[in-house]
Amino acid sequence: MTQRSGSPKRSPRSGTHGGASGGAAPTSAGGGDPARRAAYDVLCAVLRRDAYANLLLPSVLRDRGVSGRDAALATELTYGTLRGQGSYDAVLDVCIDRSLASVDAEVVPLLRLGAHQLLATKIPPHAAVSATVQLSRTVVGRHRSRFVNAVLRKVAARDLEQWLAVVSPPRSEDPLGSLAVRHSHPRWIVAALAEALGEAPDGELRETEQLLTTHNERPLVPLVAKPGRATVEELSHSGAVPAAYSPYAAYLPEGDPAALPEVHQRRAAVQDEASQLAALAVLRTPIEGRDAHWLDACAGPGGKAGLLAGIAGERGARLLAAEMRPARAGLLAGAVEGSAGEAQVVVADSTRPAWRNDTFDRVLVDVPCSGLGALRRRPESRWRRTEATVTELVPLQRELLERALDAVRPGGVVGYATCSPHLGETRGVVDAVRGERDDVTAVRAADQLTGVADVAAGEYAQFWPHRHGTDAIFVALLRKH
Ligand SMILES: C[S@@+](CC[C@H](N)C(=O)[O-])C[C@H]1O[C@@H](n2cnc3c(N)ncnc32)[C@H](O)[C@@H]1O
Repeated sequence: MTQRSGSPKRSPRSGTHGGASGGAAPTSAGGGDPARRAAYDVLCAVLRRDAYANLLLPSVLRDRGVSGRDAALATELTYGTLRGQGSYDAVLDVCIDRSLASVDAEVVPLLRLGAHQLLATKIPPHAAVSATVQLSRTVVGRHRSRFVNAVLRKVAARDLEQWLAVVSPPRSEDPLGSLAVRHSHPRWIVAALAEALGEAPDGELRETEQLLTTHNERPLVPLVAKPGRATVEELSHSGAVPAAYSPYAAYLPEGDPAALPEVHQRRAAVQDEASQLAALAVLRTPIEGRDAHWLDACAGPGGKAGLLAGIAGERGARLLAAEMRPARAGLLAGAVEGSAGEAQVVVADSTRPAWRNDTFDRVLVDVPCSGLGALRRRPESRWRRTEATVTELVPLQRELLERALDAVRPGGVVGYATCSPHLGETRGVVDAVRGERDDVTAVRAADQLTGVADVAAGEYAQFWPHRHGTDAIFVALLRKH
């Protein structure tokens, strides 16, 4: 529903824009400014259709033939605006005479896009305002572009630090609230991350702040060289830098990973290094006796299954990769295709397994989770998740771990993994399941991750972006007896 845009508040005080110095000048109006137009269209789709920026933006750029500097600017504006949204919204709320929530859904992305350029880029303020207003004329009409102009002029009156001093609560009074506004995260996520890091919510929250800062930085692209099909050495000849922890990982400092021949030929893929290590930890855990039947119980879209299937070839094992959603099972089939080992893909519900109990020597159960561990790479996801996202998933996570423990043979190992550090879906799930069974002991996960500093979370392992440069992946290793 379209609503009136409202009018801007009077500027609290005028000042200079400290963040602006040089940088790209805009081209012309919306149609002649492909970078801002692409960013705007993607931001609208994220807001109104729950689109994923990292999937939509590349296709928008490709379809419109946007490349080079324009593509780089569109990417920076899209991701930067989504990452900074919490801080920008707090500023915009002060600059409008009513709440930002009541402003038209077509206009809000323009205000955020303008605020991002003004507060966090080197684009000169006059250029940021005029280019955004020109775009506004094209996409929402002259009348509403005047509103955008007036609000952005208010925003331009201060730089980001000055604004944050106005709109964030004092750190001494409300540490969580202050970090939430300053680092643009929902408060409940800041609280959950602090808890997982073991920091008191009313304390200094130094490490939590480091983590939040990392979430707002552009991550390097992590690659996996699929075992038996590509090597890290090959990837490094293509410009990637070998990773510190996973023998299969390398980081691409810049450029499009799809342009690498190894990725194009599907001998390598984009995969987080800690995701690789979660799968490797399951394979490194010593077991006695047979080591031939492996199960990946939640395998789609196949990142970890691709790695497991490759190593299965080297170790003479067979992988069964199960995924409930047919479309994701299709991606999974593509991920294991051509791997050195024998891998079978099944569309199956792993809470009602089609396999007998006590069957597998190793089981990985990489459960559906809130994804709070991948906030760097999915800039909009922090605004989509709620605390209910976490609590609603817990029964399924417990059920999947229970059935994985049933599926493994006595003496075998189960690896429980999440792409989330939230205690409710990590330690909470594993401890609860262990509390109900007398046939399980934990294997110290950090011992299977030698060389990775500060990864132990008691008997379990927790990777962190600010410590390891990876996603915040959690791993627990459980042996059945
Ligand atoms: C975190 S993702 C797994 C990611 C995957 N291991 C990888 O590395 O690419 C969880 C997957 O579990 C699937 N899933 C959810 N419930 C399931 C169930 N009951 N049985 C099997 N798969 C399920 C989801 O569709 C999703 O693809």
